[in-house]
Order: sequence, then C-alpha cells, then structure tokens
Amino acid sequence: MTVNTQPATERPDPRAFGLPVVEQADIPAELRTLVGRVHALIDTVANTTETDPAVLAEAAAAVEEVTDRLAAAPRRQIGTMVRRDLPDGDSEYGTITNIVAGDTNPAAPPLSLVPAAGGGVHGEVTLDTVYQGPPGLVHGGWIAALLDQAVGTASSLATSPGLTARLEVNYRRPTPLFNPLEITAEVERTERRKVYVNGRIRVNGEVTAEATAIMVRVEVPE
Ligand SMILES: CCCCC/C=C\C/C=C/C/C=C\C/C=C\CCCC(=O)SCCNC(=O)CCNC(=O)[C@H](O)C(C)(C)COP(=O)(O)OP(=O)(O)OC[C@H]1O[C@@H](n2cnc3c(N)ncnc32)[C@H](O)[C@@H]1OP(=O)(O)O
Repeated sequence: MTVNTQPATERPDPRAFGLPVVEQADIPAELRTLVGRVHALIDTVANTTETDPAVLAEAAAAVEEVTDRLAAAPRRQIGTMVRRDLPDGDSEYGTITNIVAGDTNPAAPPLSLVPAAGGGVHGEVTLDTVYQGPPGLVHGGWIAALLDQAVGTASSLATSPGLTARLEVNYRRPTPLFNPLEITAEVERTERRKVYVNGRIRVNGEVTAEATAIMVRVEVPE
C-alpha cells in the first residue's frame, strides 16, 4: 500500500523555483468553457469533410480574430503552476498547460487523477479522435503520456515532485478511442531520490497497457 509520507505542507512550493501559482478555484468558469469549446474545435477541424473554400476561409478568419482578441492580454509565464485541493484533503501542484492534464490546455484530455482508496492514484478518461494513432485506437505515444502522468502524480503525492528518469511501457492490448480508460498507478518503493512506480490502463477491467517507471525527485533550490 502506498502511504502519503509527505503532507502537502512539506512538499516544495513552486514559488521556491520562481514559478507563479494559480489557485484552481480561481480559474474562471468561462475560461473552462472556452477550453472545452476549443477542444471541440480541434476535433471538428480534424474531422471536417467541408471542402468549400469560402466556408473554410471564413472559419480560419473567425478563429484568427478570436485568437488576436485573446492575445491582447499578457501570456502566462512559462511554468505557471495550478494548486488544486484533492478529495482526501491533500493538495497538489501541476503545470497549468500540462499537455496530459493541464486545466487551461484545450489539447489536453479531461483527465483528473486523484488518490485511490487503496493507495496510489486513479482516474478515468475517454479519448476522442484527437488522440488517434491506428484506426480507432489511442496513439501509443499518448498511452505512454497518460502513464507518465499517472506515475508522476503517484510519486509526487507519495513523496515529492520529480522528473521521469525512466519509463517502460508494455502495450498488451489495443487501447480504443471512445471507451472509458481506467488509469491507476502506485509507488512500489523508494531509494534515496529514486521512486519506483507502476501504472496501468484498463478497459472494461482488462489491462491494455502497463508501465514501470523511475521518478527522480527534484531538489529544492537553497
Ligand atoms: C522542475 C520541477 C519544478 C517543481 C515545482 C514544484 C512542484 C511541482 C509539482 C508538480 C509535478 C507533479 C506531478 C507531475 C506529473 C507528471 C509529470 C510527468 C513527468 C515528466 O514528464 S518529466 C519530463 C521528462 N523527464 C526529463 O526530462 C528528465 C531528464 N533527466 C534529468 O533531468 C536527469 O537525468 C534526472 C533529473 C532524471 C536525474 O539527474 P540528477 O542530476 O538530478 O540526479 P542523478 O543523476 O544524481 O541521479 C539520481 C539517482 O537517479 C538515478 N538515475 C538517474 N537517471 C536514471 C535513469 N535514467 N535510469 C535509472 N536511474 C537513474 C541515478 O543513478 C541516481 O541513483 P542513486 O541514488 O542510486 O545514485
């Protein structure tokens, strides 16, 4: 069983790395709605069979206009972190534009990883064709990305944040689009700054991919 050995208050504060922190609760609901609509736009553009040049040119101009309007506000600092409360009373930090689970990234799937009752973390996500590799299947690189995020989060919550030093993925069965993917990960053991973590993706209870990883915990600057 994974025990949360380091309470959030003892984990490094990203501000110690010079990174700004945004409270998840302070992200405007309208920004969340915008993120969802832009994801739907990506999916729609990727799949449209529209060929009328006038319709396509008009759509491109409309997107450009909205982009310019939003670009009038300053961009977030690279490395901006979001702090979120977890259901067990703990809290965690993540990069706000994280490609796998970032709150404000329209390219990220709607993945939320939370502590699991028996230890480790779990989450569920259903992927659309934005993440397609082989026909109807999730791209293998994305499967690795989901597992990387899961082992990283499990390691961070059980110890403290780290970088992935090693990630080995076994692809057991094809992982389908448009099916709920159950993602779990838990720490196996720690050795100094190394954290050995296992993770897996299940579809209808069957493991489609599994990972073993070594996370190396980052050291807080003096
Ligand atoms: C920058 C972070 C800011 C933190 C802000 C604060 C809070 C933020 C919290 C948020 C994060 C929470 C959750 C994140 C969830 C998911 C994120 C996904 C994770 C990623 O997407 S991450 C990107 C890909 N990742 C990299 O970009 C790493 C590139 N790499 C390096 O940056 C270095 O390579 C590093 C740091 C790995 C080690 O470098 P180093 O100099 O710090 O440490 P050193 O070399 O001394 O190794 C110490 C011990 O690890 C062993 N070791 C090292 N490498 C190994 C390997 N490959 N295989 C087996 N063992 C290895 C040594 O053998 C020694 O072991 P021993 O103790 O036995 O001697």
